[in-house]
Amino acid sequence: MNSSAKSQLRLGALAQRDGLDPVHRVEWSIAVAAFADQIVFDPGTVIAGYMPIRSELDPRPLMQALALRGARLCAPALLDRTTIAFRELVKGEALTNTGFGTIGPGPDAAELKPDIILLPLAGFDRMGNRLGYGAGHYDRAIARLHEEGRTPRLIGIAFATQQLPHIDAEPHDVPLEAVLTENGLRRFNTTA
Ligand SMILES: Nc1nc2c(c(=O)[nH]1)N(C=O)[C@@H](CNc1ccc(C(=O)N[C@@H](CCC(=O)O)C(=O)O)cc1)CN2
Ligand SMILES: Nc1ncnc2c1ncn2[C@@H]1O[C@H](COP(=O)(O)OP(=O)(O)OP(=O)(O)O)[C@@H](O)[C@H]1O
Repeated sequence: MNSSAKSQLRLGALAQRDGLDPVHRVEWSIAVAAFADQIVFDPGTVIAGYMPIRSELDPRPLMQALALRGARLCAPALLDRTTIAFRELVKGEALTNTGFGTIGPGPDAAELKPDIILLPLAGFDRMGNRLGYGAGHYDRAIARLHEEGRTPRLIGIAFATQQLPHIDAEPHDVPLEAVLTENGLRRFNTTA
């Protein structure tokens, strides 16, 4: 799969997402929160969510459910064109522009190293391969955590319609542990 084939695949998946009825988008974002209990973690676990942009599934109801179970939440912020860091999300604290059209905690927020990352997806396949916007921001952040000896659990967040028949994994791609859609949490076989 060359990079132009990958871009085509990404555009197709994003077009599916953009085409969803806005009412379904809200309902399914709320439906996802009902599956929060299927993500097993200890209180104090650092979980990276995100503030939605474009037609992404809104993970905030899910994040609220995880926070009620003791998760410490953070969200990504662009430090430069290629680097994201995760900043603590504290209820009531102001959000600021965090780059590429995103909002999130400002530079005064604590930088956290997530134990679990909820990744906004453009597309995913049945093997747990994923597509983002193609900037490699999450790929690089995950690679950096690995260099620091951390192996964050990766859980993709998407609408079911964003599933694709096949995505070629590249050497830098780390497969997802699971994907969470409005139909529930689907785990992938990570031992294969
Ligand atoms: N909600 C959310 N936050 C996120 C991400 C994300 O995918 N979703 N990111 C995930 O990495 C990082 C930000 N990276 C991003 C990379 C590309 C685009 C984007 O919309 N790209 C447009 C072109 C933008 C432009 O250059 O004008 C595109 O792909 O069409 C957005 C965010 C961190 N925060
Ligand atoms: N660990 C890394 N270090 C440097 N560059 C990387 C790394 N991982 C990915 N990249 C680069 O990032 C670009 C985008 O990769 P890819 O097509 O896999 O995007 P994506 O998975 O959709 O993006 P994202 O990780 O932002 O969701 C590629 O050019 C790739 O070479």
